[in-house]
Amino acid sequence: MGCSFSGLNALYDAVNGGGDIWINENRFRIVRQLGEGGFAFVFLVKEIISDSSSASGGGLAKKLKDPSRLSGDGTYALKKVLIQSSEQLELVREEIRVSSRFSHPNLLPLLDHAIISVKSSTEGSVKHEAYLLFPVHLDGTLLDNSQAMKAKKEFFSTLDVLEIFCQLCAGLKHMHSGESPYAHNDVKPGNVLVTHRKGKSPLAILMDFGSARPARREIRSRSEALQLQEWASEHCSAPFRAPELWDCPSHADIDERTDIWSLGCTLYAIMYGMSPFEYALGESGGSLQLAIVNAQIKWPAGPNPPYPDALHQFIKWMLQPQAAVRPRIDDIILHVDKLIAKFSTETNRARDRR
Ligand SMILES: Nc1ncnc2c1ncn2[C@@H]1O[C@H](COP(=O)(O)OP(=O)(O)OP(=O)(O)O)[C@@H](O)[C@H]1O
Repeated sequence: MGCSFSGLNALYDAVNGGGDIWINENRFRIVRQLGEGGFAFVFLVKEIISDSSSASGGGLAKKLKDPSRLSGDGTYALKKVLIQSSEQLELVREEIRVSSRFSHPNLLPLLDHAIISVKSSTEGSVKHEAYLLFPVHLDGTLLDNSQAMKAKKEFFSTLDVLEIFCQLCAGLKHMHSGESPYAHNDVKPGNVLVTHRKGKSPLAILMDFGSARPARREIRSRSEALQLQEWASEHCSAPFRAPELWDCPSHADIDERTDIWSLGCTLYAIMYGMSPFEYALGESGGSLQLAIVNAQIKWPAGPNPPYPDALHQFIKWMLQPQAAVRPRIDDIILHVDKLIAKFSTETNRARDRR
């Protein structure tokens, strides 16, 4: 959809009073809040289609290339970002640019957006607000789901773990491929939307491209290394952050394998509900950074029967502190496909025996 930054593109419908929001030529009404981020609120909204625009074929769904990803009832997720500075404005513009680069069933698409100027009545200064429109997934994130399951002492089956993980890999492969690979930089359960499906493993969709950047960076001095560490401390969630982003050498070739580290932590979190290094935060004198740079994983008592050792070995393979020997996304996909084949055969055999 269009990319325009004029104040006319998204504005509260003051005349109709209902707090409706226009994004370009489409009008939305807030139903309820879905979530909250650092400087953002995410709302469930419903498109309001007037009789006249309906008669002329109106409605956002009709204008989209792939309406199959929508909820079908005119509802969407609307992210409102409060912008306090020119740096934040640039970050949102970057998020919009990056989100528009990708089109994949396991990556959340940006359907439309607008940035408006808002004049502060008290200070007289001009601030900005950004509105980003996405398909809505009401079953929450992997983090919400695994926390709810943990509370009930429930676990995903081995096959569901692998199927969810496999979909994340497919989305990431799309980002890591091509002439200029992108790293997501914030792969974690809180950035994966899941949708439960009858008789099938949950659908998993990676979102939040606010930290995604070209993956390859040549670090050639101490100051470049420190700059990268500082950038990572703001953009990459600590429990899922790769060792080279905590303690970057003055001469290093950083690449998309930072995401593979986060992917390994995410696989562990799908199984056990937290990052493999989060335990360090609860230990007196424990250091998350030390646990990560030394790859000190702790395996909790899992479900009964526990997850197969092959999954633990798979995680260890991804969590290699030396990025140069860490596998790439294609290696990971080959391996997860093999594991899915092995465990679905075993599941089928067990079913046949019953
Ligand atoms: N498309 C969606 N459908 C349903 N819920 C959503 C959707 N997008 C976001 N949410 C909800 O809103 C929350 C915040 O969204 P998001 O992670 O995009 O915000 P953020 O400001 O980038 O967050 P953070 O500061 O954690 O990076 C999510 O955790 C999720 O609960």
